[in-house]
Amino acid sequence: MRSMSIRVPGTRGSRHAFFGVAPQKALSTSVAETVVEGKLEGGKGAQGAGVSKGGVDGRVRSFQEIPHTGKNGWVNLVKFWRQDYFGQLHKHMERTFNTLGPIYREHVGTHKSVNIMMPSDISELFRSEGLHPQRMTLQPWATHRETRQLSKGVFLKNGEEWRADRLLLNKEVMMSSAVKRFLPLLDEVASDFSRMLQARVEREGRGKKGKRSLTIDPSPDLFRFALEASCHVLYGERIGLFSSSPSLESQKFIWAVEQMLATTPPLLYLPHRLLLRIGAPQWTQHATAWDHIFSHAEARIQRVYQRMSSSQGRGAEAGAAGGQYTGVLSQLMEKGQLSLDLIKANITELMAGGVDTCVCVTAVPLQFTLFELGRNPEVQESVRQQVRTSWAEAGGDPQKALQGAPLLKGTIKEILRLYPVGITVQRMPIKDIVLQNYHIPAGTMVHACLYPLGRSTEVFENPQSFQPGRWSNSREEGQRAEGSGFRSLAFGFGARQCVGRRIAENEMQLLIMHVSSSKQEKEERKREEEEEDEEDGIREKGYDAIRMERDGKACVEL
Ligand code: HEM
Repeated sequence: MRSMSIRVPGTRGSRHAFFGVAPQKALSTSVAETVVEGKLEGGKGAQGAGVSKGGVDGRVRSFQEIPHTGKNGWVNLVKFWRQDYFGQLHKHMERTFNTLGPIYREHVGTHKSVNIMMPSDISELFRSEGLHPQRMTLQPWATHRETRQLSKGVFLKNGEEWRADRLLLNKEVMMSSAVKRFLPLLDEVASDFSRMLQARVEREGRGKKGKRSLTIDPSPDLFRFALEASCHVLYGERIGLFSSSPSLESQKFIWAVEQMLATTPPLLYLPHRLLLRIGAPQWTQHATAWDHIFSHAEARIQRVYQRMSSSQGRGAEAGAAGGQYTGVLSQLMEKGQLSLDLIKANITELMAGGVDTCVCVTAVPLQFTLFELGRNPEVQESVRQQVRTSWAEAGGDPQKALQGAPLLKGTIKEILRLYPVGITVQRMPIKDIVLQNYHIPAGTMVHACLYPLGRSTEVFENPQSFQPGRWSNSREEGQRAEGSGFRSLAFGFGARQCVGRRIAENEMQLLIMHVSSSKQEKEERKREEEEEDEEDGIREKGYDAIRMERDGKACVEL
């Protein structure tokens, strides 16, 4: 039996800091100031789960009374850097909640927020988000668009402008009709990836044929998978990242995305407009990376435009040349409801600006999935059994196969509970609300902190354990009925939730499905080949199991 060992990193550096602000170490509790009496509009049910820290005899406490982590934002920022909290933001949030209770205020550099973690508070926050929900703006990105006079996409827009673009994008990437169209493209990439891994073990693995083993760090491969899959759906083109020598253009694009992501966190907390004015290297590197990402999108748009012109010349429909779906970009261009500038802005954001979302966020949860399946062989076996049965019954239809394997969906949900990629989901309520019996004025930036939520014993039974089945059992359903359903928020919520959610979920599920079912696929082939191979004693096998090795590596056996 061959095996491929996969080194899986710890949680450090595995999630991005863009959705959150940093708690800091020197904690202080606030001194009571004004107590706002009486009920506030929208405050119904705000006290929910968790212990109310303030409020006596139904009185609502003032905003100033919310426990906080230090009033001076610049002092906090320095402490933050000194203690290297940027890399462990989720842990610091968890510690701060443990110390200060289920709500606290934070001021770091130029950023102020209120942080919460209980589902009942989160539900109250989302009930007050209004028709045009507003998140924390990633100012360095917005400034890049403004200084280069480029249009913004949905990620950076707000208000009616955001809503108009978003409704059009939903039709192309969120609605089930759209999922049906792009699923075969994702399936093709996932299947190629699985084959590429098998070939690699064959080629580079150690040991006897039929028992090869290979140890690799899967992150670059998973990153390439995520990028290849997203490009295929968005541009309808394969960019060839699985080949042994990816094109220079693709390599430059990957470099630019990495550079843009790496230079974002420091600029978030610093006065980046000042850095821009003085031509500081942090700003120049950030803007240059974005310029490159935009020119990559421009080149793709030109190519799709040429392809469309030539296929229209031949009388074919652009978005579905010869009945075949050719990607989101073609669809948007063909429909012509968005200007070319807006298409470019939105496609660029979907591609790279879907934040460290789009391209690499699916790679990180996939890595953790391999890790958890590796150290939970029983769970792995249940997932595998379900996938195999479903795959066999689906007759090659990937959508049917996914629908028949709810444990696969539960696996991804469970991974994102334990290892959320975005640290927080933020909203600015459009009216005053009451959270944990504190008054929160309209327009306050409130962060729902996903890591402490996912690991809370008040919210999840045995939260440290990996149980994909918890999302389908009746007890969890019962909890939802009681109104505490705001527990799975990795993709955000409501009208402003992640627009790439369907792409990401299906991309991840298909990859795990192909890795798990390749044994079953190959078994069919094996049966045919066995007779021939018997003479040579060669026996082919697919992936057999993902297991943990003694040194903490996840290992895919073939
Ligand atoms: C595991 C994968 C992913 C996770 C966990 C994730 C998470 C998120 C979260 C938490 C938000 C904010 C939602 C809110 O405020 O309610 C978001 C927004 C967004 N994501 Fe994702 N994302 C993922 C994959 C993707 C992919 C693959 C794309 C692009 C194809 C993408 C594009 C975007 C865009 C454009 C927005 C802004 C939407 C808007 O403001 O209307 N994401 N994502």
